[in-house]
Amino acid sequence: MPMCSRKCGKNAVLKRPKTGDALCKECFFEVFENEIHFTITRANLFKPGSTVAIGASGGKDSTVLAYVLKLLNEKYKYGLKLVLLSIDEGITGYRDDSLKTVEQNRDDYEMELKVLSYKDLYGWTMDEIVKQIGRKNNCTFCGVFRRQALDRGAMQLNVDYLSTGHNADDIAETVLMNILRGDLARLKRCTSIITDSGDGIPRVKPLKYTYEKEIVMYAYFRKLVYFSTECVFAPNAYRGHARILLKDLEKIDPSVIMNIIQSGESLVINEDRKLPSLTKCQKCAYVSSQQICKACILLEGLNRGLPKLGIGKSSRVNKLITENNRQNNCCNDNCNKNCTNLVKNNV
Ligand SMILES: Nc1ncnc2c1ncn2[C@@H]1O[C@H](COP(=O)(O)OP(=O)(O)OP(=O)(O)O)[C@@H](O)[C@H]1O
Repeated sequence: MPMCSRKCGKNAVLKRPKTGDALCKECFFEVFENEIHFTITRANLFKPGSTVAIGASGGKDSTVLAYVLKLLNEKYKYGLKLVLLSIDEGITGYRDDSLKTVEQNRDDYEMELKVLSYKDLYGWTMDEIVKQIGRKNNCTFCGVFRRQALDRGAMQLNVDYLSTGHNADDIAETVLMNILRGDLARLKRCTSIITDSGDGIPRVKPLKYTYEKEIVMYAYFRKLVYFSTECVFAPNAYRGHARILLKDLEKIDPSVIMNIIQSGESLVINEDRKLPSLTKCQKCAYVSSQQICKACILLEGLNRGLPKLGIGKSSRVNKLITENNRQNNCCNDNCNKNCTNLVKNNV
């Protein structure tokens, strides 16, 4: 390895994936942390005196996020109270182990930890859901439930912000996915560093411009404890394709990640296209872009033995409900069984 390119006189120990610079360990720590500080201050991410919940999965991103936020909070006196929020999806051999890592983070970083489980919130663990629906669409359930569970946890903790460890690779992947799917609503908001979750608690992504490879290097050189096993259930296939494409492109030119994010940020969505607005779910009162939120539809499907309810388009959902009601000799508007709930609400 050559000398550190910042001319500090030390030998370089790594080549920065983002810029190609050869750096020593200390200079790498400094540029890595400074870039996140710059991201936070340039976007005015946190108001002094606020409480921030860090979505903590025990993985590398959220572990590095917790470590760096604590460090920057002390170094630059952000005046934040940091707490950890973990969602236990109920995945044996995965989340039970990663939660032990989060507990270790809680002790190491001296932060309060709140854990909410799918079982308590929805009555189902992911293990039970997968038994019911198989491995094909389980990521849909997990993603929808986790999103709402994090919002509910943030509300219970009465925090001002919910901060997640989404990194630059995650965001670039999401931009690609939304383009490929033609999902303009998500494309419009997926590059935002702050998103309104509709309940008044903004979600923030301080690692938005931080490359995944650098997060791994940082955790390695800082000797941070994190959980690195993949989820035991099938990975999200569609995201997987976007991820492979991005990794292939990154090999040719690492700046593609930043280029995709910047392209996403600069897109202007045609105002003529009607985009869904956020409202409150009529069933659970949590935020939704429909009258009934996706979590309630999926849950209703599970509870009624119709696990495919809510997977795919809403026209399919209507068809499934109607078919099921017919099979059960259900009337429609005057039905006294709970099966008309969704039909009445035009889901
Ligand atoms: N079970 C969970 N509990 C709390 N927060 C979570 C959980 N799963 C994901 N998150 C939050 O969402 C972010 C992105 O989720 P993703 O699925 O990429 O995480 P991961 O790969 O499990 O772990 P990490 O991103 O921490 O390495 C995480 O960094 C974390 O902030």
